Amino acid sequence: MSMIYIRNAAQIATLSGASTKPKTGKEMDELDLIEDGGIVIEDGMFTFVGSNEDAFRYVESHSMSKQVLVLSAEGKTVTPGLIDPHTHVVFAGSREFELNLRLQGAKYMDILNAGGGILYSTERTREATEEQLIAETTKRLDRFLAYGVTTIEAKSGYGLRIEDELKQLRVARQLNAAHPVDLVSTFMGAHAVPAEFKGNTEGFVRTVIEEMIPAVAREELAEFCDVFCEEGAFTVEQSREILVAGKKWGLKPKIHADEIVPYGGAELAAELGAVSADHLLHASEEGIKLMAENGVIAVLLPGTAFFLMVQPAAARAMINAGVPVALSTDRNPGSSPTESLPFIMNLACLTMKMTPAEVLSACTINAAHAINRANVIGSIEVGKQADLVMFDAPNYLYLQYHYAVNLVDTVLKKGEVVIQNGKRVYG
Ligand SMILES: N=CN[C@@H](CCC(=O)O)C(=O)O
Ligand SMILES: [Zn+2]
Repeated sequence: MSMIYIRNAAQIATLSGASTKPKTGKEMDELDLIEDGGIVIEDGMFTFVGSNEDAFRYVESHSMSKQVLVLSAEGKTVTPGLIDPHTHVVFAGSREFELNLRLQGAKYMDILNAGGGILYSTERTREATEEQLIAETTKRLDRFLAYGVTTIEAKSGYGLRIEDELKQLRVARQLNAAHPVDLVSTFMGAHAVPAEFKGNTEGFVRTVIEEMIPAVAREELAEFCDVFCEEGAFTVEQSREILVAGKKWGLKPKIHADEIVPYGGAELAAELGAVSADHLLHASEEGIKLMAENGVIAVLLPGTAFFLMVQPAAARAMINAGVPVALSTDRNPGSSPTESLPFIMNLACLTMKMTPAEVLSACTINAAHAINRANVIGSIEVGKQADLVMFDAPNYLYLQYHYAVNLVDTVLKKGEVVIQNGKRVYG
């Protein structure tokens, strides 16, 4: 039985008090800060969080015969482990050549409709073995962890036929067991219409509903079901049918909504009581209002807008309307090839005018809600799993000020030190 005592943190952003409901409106600006703080961890859980003085006393009276590992957080800011609630991290290959096409004016959907984009990544992923996918994805998870990200959601959607969708999800499950980063899986068979169903989207929708969803659910390979509800991908009606079928099999709905054109995705998310609607660059005012009324979390992806060179989502309007906002990298091979959630946080602040406090709420407790894990992670509170990041920063504001550099000093996952002095110390 060991104990970890984190002493003299310049600032701890605990994000406490929002484990039952995501933060909305002004709550997103409140971090529950502790100056000169101390944290105690026992058996992988937080057992004391407060002033350093009180933490020291707790250690003195509770350590008994336990070994105590003391970590100095002097001059550092401590936050919950960062959470990324929207990734397509399991895939093979890369698409750097698309950048030149896009710089010459090609649009994201034109590349897809010409058989590239998601369909190019599908070919590479179908060709790859589970071992190859594990090797490629492990590198991405290592980078996530180096940036302070301790939990991610991971979607399928580059298989687009049953055996390869299952392959992607099995890889995510294996990595969840093997890597310090936790993965929460989402089935996204309706990511694009594969070449063999070209001109027969309806036929593909039937395959997703009648074959893929039951197979995924029977093997308990996913918790969520997602659909690319977009002009040129799946209509609102098709998306509804798929998500309702997913619900029947116990998969909670998520939606890629209103990314390229206004399409009614936000409204559909509200109608179905989706856990989240993601992207939302072109969400209607009515859609935003309905999301707020139905408690649908907006997962915003400013890195995708940045990389596709378009205007980001209206985060301020959503927060003002009472929609809980979370942020994500959208890690994928085409529209957002980055694992740097801290840089996405910088973009959220600088391009969507979210405050540094709102940004931190969006990448911790609200992100935890977006993957149904807020009872376990997302804040530094007694009884929660000890996932945390120590940043080389005197306060949380500094994270959005010293931008585009990696300020991560130390990362703890389930009470284990996995990054120390910015270097990996696991496996
Ligand atoms: N928009 C749809 N899906 C992904 C991109 C996937 C890809 O381009 O490979 C997204 O969320 O941005
Ligand atoms: Zn996505």
